[in-house]
Amino acid sequence: MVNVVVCAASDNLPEKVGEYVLRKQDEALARGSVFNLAISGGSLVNVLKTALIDDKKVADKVQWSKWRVYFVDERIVSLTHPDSNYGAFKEAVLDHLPSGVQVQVFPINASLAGKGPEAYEQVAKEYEEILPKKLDTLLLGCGPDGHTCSLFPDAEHAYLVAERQKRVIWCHDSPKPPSDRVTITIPVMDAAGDIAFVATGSSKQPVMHQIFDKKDTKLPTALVNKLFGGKVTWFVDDQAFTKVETKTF
Ligand SMILES: O=C(O)[C@H](O)[C@@H](O)[C@H](O)[C@H](O)COP(=O)(O)O
Repeated sequence: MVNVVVCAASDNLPEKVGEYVLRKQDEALARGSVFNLAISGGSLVNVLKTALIDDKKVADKVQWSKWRVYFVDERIVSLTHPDSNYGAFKEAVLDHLPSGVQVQVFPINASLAGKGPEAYEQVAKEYEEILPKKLDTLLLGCGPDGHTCSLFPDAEHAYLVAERQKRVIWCHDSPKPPSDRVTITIPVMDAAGDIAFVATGSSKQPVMHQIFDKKDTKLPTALVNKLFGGKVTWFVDDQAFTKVETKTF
């Protein structure tokens, strides 16, 4: 069973996400000395800004010095490029941390951007080497086509979801620009402690129907539900979820 948290506008979705992340932080710090978190790009970084920076009740309890932040996927561009997920997270969250607060963040080796296929394989290999064997929490997005991380649906992208050996791979043909990316694979999700998706807005209505009513596991997001349901939580707003009929997830 997947846990689904449906938020009306008055429910404050970022606050619910912030409380979830704090709970996961506290559980990780009760087990060990650091909180290993991996995040996606897209709209998630703005939810994180509202949740972790603007919401003071949550912000005061974030133990940034114990966080290790990784990326579930990244576009192979320079870290200052407008498409960089690291750059988006820096702009939304890191640049707003109170002065003196330190957090360890692990971007890809962006010096290889623009250098071609062999270099991109190398970016993926290097990122696999720095990624912990087990991440405590993954915070994922959901594209309107049902992709998550840079695991895309459709036959030509089947190599991404099919990967079971490498933990990070090069995606060379992303239908969402830019085309060259690195992404975590299913084994990283398998090893992770918890997985949360954040999906908001009416553009997600058709895909929510495919995922939750049709349970169409050709979509990577629906596949994650099927494979890892017990540790998966969805945070959705009622605009995205309004057409979903099923009550069993
Ligand atoms: O780098 C990326 O492209 C993202 O990591 C990607 O997987 C994103 O999470 C989804 O496309 C959802 O994006 P939105 O939340 O902006 O719709």
